[in-house]
Amino acid sequence: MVDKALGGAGLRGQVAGQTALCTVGQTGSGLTYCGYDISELAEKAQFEEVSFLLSRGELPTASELAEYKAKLKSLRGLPDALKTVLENIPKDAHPMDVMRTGCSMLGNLEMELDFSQANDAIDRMVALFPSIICYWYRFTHDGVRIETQTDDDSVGAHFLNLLHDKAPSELFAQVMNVSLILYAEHEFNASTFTGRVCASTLSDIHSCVTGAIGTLRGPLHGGANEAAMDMIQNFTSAEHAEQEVMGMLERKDKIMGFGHAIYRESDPRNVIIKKFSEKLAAEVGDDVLYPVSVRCEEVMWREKKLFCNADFFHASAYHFMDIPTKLFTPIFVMSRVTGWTAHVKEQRANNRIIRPSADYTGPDARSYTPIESRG
Ligand SMILES: CC(=O)SCCNC(=O)CCNC(=O)[C@H](O)C(C)(C)COP(=O)(O)OP(=O)(O)OC[C@H]1O[C@@H](n2cnc3c(N)ncnc32)[C@H](O)[C@@H]1OP(=O)(O)O
Ligand SMILES: O=C([O-])CC(=O)C(=O)O
Repeated sequence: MVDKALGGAGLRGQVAGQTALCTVGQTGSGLTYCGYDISELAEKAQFEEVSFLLSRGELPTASELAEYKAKLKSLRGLPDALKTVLENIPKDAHPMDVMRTGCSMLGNLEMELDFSQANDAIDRMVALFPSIICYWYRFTHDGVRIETQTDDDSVGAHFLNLLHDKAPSELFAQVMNVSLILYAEHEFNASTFTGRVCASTLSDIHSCVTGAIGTLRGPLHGGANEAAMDMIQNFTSAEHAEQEVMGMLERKDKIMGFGHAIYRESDPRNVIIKKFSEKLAAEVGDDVLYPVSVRCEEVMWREKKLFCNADFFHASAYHFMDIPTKLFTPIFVMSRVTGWTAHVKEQRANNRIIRPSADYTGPDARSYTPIESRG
């Protein structure tokens, strides 16, 4: 018999290893990276400082940051063989599949030959992921081969510049920076755990990240920002949103962008991205999507005590910055690659192959029936 407490419990509450990278849902505000509170990082830091912190263990000094950012800038160019692969992925492919293929192809072209090269491979992925997705998107949608080796100051500005073919406004660059910080790391979430399992076999770092991208793609995880957008764009007013959400709850539908496996009362990232969604709504003159989103939040809390997770207000925020919905989850990849790879290094540093056991629920032992005797 299937035991729901085992098969249906998703390993919830079980400690599956140790990490010095992140706390989720513990005391204080609920989310810290290497001891730093997420709200302080989002308010004061550049994403590149956070990326450096995760890969090197400490925040950079001013000169280390300058050197690190210069290195990232120098790594934005795509190898020709990767361009060819991207040009051959169809326009209607899902951008998360493009990211997965792009990462895997990079592993073929620039193999991590030994683990001492991990930081070089990580820096290359952080620098190149915006180039990968934007090169494919602009080639297949606009028919242009863009130059990805640009001089933008940050990963976020680089992405928006490649996508829109113009430097972003100060507010858009700031929102991208905050968004990348919020998504960077989250302990043993499903995609990170995938990466750690892969790392525990002593596989290469591109395989770990490729697997993690595939795991992040699902709508119960990173894909929820796209799924939330697909939902809210159908609502024409706050009242309409309330009516529809009530109907969905009655039908026991999942409302994407709500709930969390670990947090019980709120996701500390939500209040931060929500504030920027409101700011962006004012900037672009929106009077539908933001009120619709707020009403969804109110109804979900009133009816189910379910709160917005990091993904929900990211949907409207990205939409206000004119980012196509299908590119929402790839932005998550551009950020989370920093957390994934930090976990890969941590796993390698104290490794034992991850191999839990299963409780067998199949038939009792039986003897083999020759094929001609099977009815
Ligand atoms: C960055 C991220 O990955 S954040 C997560 C992004 N994912 C989403 O937004 C998808 C929607 N949310 C969900 O599916 C879930 O809340 C998850 C996957 C995030 C967490 O799943 P779980 O840990 O199983 O949730 P939890 O145990 O808190 O669920 C409690 C109850 O609330 C329900 N519930 C949880 N989230 C939702 C939701 N978004 N909509 C409707 N009902 C929900 C569950 O179905 C469950 O009901 P049940 O007891 O009748 O089965
Ligand atoms: O921790 C989780 O399960 C999901 C999540 O919020 C994340 O990965 O950012």
